[in-house]
Amino acid sequence: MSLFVAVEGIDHSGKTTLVEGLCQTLTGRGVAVGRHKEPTSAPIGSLLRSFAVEEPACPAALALLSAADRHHQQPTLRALLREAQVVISDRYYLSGLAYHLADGIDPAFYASSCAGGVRMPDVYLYLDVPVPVAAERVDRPPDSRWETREFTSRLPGAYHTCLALLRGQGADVVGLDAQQPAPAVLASALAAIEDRLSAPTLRGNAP
Ligand SMILES: Nc1ncnc2c1ncn2[C@@H]1O[C@H](COP(=O)(O)OP(=O)(O)O)[C@@H](O)[C@H]1O
Ligand SMILES: Cc1cn([C@H]2C[C@H](O)[C@@H](COP(=O)(O)OP(=O)(O)O)O2)c(=O)[nH]c1=O
Repeated sequence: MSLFVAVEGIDHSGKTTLVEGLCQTLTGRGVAVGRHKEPTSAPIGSLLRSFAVEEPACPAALALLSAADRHHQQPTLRALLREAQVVISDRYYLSGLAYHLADGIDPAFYASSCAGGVRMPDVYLYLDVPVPVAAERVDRPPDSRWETREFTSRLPGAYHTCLALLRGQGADVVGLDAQQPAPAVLASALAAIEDRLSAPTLRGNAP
């Protein structure tokens, strides 16, 4: 069975940089790696992105689009999981829970919209970085409702709540200090993955 890893965190926390580094390093070590990303570039993910730049937005519709994007991609994801030893997703269920909670959506509503067939990660790698530090990493104006100052100020609390929720449900969540230089973040993430790859069993579908 392959290991399904979700890389999660606020915008500009370093997810894409980490996923790239993990894919390159693991591939270089002879591990077959599959890569996934949410929101996807498929039609439902694209609709979600476009709705997020429209005003006024409808939070419930955005949450349901996010869940629908994930449901719709399950066959693709499962094929990746059959082919690869490690599948790494740039954002997944935790980002969905947290972003939509920050948008006023109850996590129980979001969780129920993802119930029934959504493959949950074996491990979440959460990139922990303060909003102002992440914001300083890019030099461009917000390009969606999710990047506005008002919205991002709600994200740390939302992630905190959702991390506690997932941990309470027995999910394997690793917090990484994403204020460290990128190579140090990569080394910590690799160590967490290597640990799980050498563990005797993978859990398959915990939250
Ligand atoms: N650990 C790090 N420390 C400082 N800058 C970083 C770090 N990781 C990534 N960056 C830089 O921050 C910016 C956002 O990184 P990115 O990986 O695109 O974040 P995300 O995918 O979470 O939005 C990029 O310019 C990237 O080079
Ligand atoms: C996974 C997920 C992401 N999002 C949001 C968070 C991000 O601000 C936004 C775009 O994701 P992002 O990872 O920033 O993609 P890109 O770098 O290609 O723009 O999608 C949701 O609203 N719901 C979800 O379920």
